[in-house]
Amino acid sequence: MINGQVLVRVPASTANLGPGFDTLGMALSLYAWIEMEATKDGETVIELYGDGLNGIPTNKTNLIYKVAQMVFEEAGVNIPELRIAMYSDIPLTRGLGSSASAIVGALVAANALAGSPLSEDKLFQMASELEGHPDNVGASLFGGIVVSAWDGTRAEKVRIAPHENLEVLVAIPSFQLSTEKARHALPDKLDMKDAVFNVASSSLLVAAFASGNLELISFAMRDKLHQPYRAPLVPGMSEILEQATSRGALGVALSGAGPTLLTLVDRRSARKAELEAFLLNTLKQHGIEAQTMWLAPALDGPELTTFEAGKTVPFMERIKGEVKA
Ligand SMILES: Nc1ncnc2c1ncn2[C@@H]1O[C@H](COP(=O)(O)OP(=O)(O)OP(=O)(O)O)[C@@H](O)[C@H]1O
Ligand SMILES: N[C@@H](CCO)C(=O)O
Repeated sequence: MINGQVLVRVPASTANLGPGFDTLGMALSLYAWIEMEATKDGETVIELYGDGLNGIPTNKTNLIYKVAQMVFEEAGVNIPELRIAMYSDIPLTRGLGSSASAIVGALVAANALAGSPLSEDKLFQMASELEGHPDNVGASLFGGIVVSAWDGTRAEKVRIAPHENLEVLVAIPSFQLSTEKARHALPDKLDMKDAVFNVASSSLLVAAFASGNLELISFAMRDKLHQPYRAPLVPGMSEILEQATSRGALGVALSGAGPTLLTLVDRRSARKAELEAFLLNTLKQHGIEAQTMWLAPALDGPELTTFEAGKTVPFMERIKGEVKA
């Protein structure tokens, strides 16, 4: 174990990007910070900062604590008690990968604390298994656009560098929608035509991202596999999916399991204000309060800093100036 503190900044992520259900992910310029150190008095302390983590447990049932213990066990190191501090700008349970950011942050911090015995690939395998699908965790771990496949045993991925003019506008409803609930809305069986539609769309979308062909995004970013079934859970979503590209978006999708709606935008577009107003007004007409955020694809995964033991700068001082809120 290293004798000091580690601080990890992890990006949020959007999953699916429309047709790439459980497969496509993109890291976003919205972050969570986790600080970790082994305690000497055998006590575990979990400190949560800001209002964004309300309701998250501060005992040993905390996801970050549990994931860290898994790393120590996997690495075969003595399992220490921990001081964990966390602050997050990523809203919980809104489809922006909060659980994936917590899992990835805990894996990277605990691995660093143990002297980095586990490879990045091993962390990706553990993260995919913990989250149940690799799209959010892949994006948070590798940054950029990540195309991933998981067969239940092994996850593989290819990272694509996002086009420099790609910008992201999200509309985040004020209500929460858990991934579990949004997955329960999905059917057990699909029509062959819909499956073919999604294979075509997702393949074309990946090719469009890889070749930097922004014009193809609106055609390719369409889905018949999960969004139609999830639309009743997000009032206004169908209208936004149908109309956002005629209001200035390059493409539009439900972000992850929702309820956030995500649009891709050419950063040179003159129609940004029109698009933002359209998203907010449409949700409002359906009785949904929402907040918009202009984001960029995050190019990098976790950013790790280590501090020597004994230098006790307060956690919020360390990350001050970086937080969005
Ligand atoms: N920092 C954290 N510490 C502990 N638990 C967390 C943390 N962040 C998220 N979680 C857990 O993850 C849950 C949210 O996960 P969920 O998969 O439903 O949504 P999401 O990850 O925000 O969105 P999506 O997966 O659709 O992108 C929270 O309700 C909480 O239980
Ligand atoms: N691919 C996942 C992302 C949410 O965790 C889903 O849509 O259910």
